Amino acid sequence: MFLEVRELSAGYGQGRVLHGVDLDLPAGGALTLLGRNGVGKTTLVSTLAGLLPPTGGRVLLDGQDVTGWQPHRLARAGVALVPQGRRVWPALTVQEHFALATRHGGRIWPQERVFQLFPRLGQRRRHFAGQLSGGEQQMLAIGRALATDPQVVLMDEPSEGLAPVVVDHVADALRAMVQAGLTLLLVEHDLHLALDAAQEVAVMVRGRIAHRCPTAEFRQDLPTMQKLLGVAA
Ligand SMILES: Nc1ncnc2c1ncn2[C@@H]1O[C@H](COP(=O)(O)OP(=O)(O)OP(=O)(O)O)[C@@H](O)[C@H]1O
Repeated sequence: MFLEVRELSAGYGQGRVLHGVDLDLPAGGALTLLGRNGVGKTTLVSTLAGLLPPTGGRVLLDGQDVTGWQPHRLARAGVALVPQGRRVWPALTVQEHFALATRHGGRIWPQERVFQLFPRLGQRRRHFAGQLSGGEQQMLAIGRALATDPQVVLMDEPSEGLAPVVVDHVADALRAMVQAGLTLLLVEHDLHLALDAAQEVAVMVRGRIAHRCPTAEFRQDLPTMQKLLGVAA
């Protein structure tokens, strides 16, 4: 599914955060969105998931104008969000998360296919989400998104707070998702995961896309990386 974002603006109350974002994501493409804290990455992902109404611009999915659609309608159109902080339901079991998510899905990604991707989740299918480790909760958040049979997956900081070995599991899952043909927009601070998972990198500066290039090129271009991200590469 081809995602086109045109001159998108959004914010909170009077405060504008997105100042005309232009972004194309081809069907089956995987792009990582980088940027310093507070530039608007989560705001963009939230707006694309329908959680925040845009104040201007347009969003198109396979050419269809979906600007301002509510989250459930976007979900049915094939857009899934793996939110920052996972946001699983502590009092529901792993299986109950899937039961809810598969009400309108579960054909392409039935529960057992997700458990093949995350065997640990299968072993813990009867556990409450609140009993799971951070890594297991992240797997659940990804699995819950997949269970809706999405075509576009928006992921916000999936490695946040996870041990390196768990981040490796997340990286495996992202590769499997890309191989399965999903269109992926990833917000990620962990540069290793960010550059491993995606073919392309976009850098956001003050609510706009300031730079975009293939991942391999970005790896070679340390001065640009340092300048845009303010990191020691
Ligand atoms: N719910 C909110 N209400 C008001 N302002 C907010 C809200 N969420 C974020 N902001 C502000 O919007 C701006 C962009 O925040 P956003 O979370 O989109 O940035 P980010 O690039 O994702 O940052 P980070 O990398 O720290 O997650 C920041 O100035 C932030 O303080």
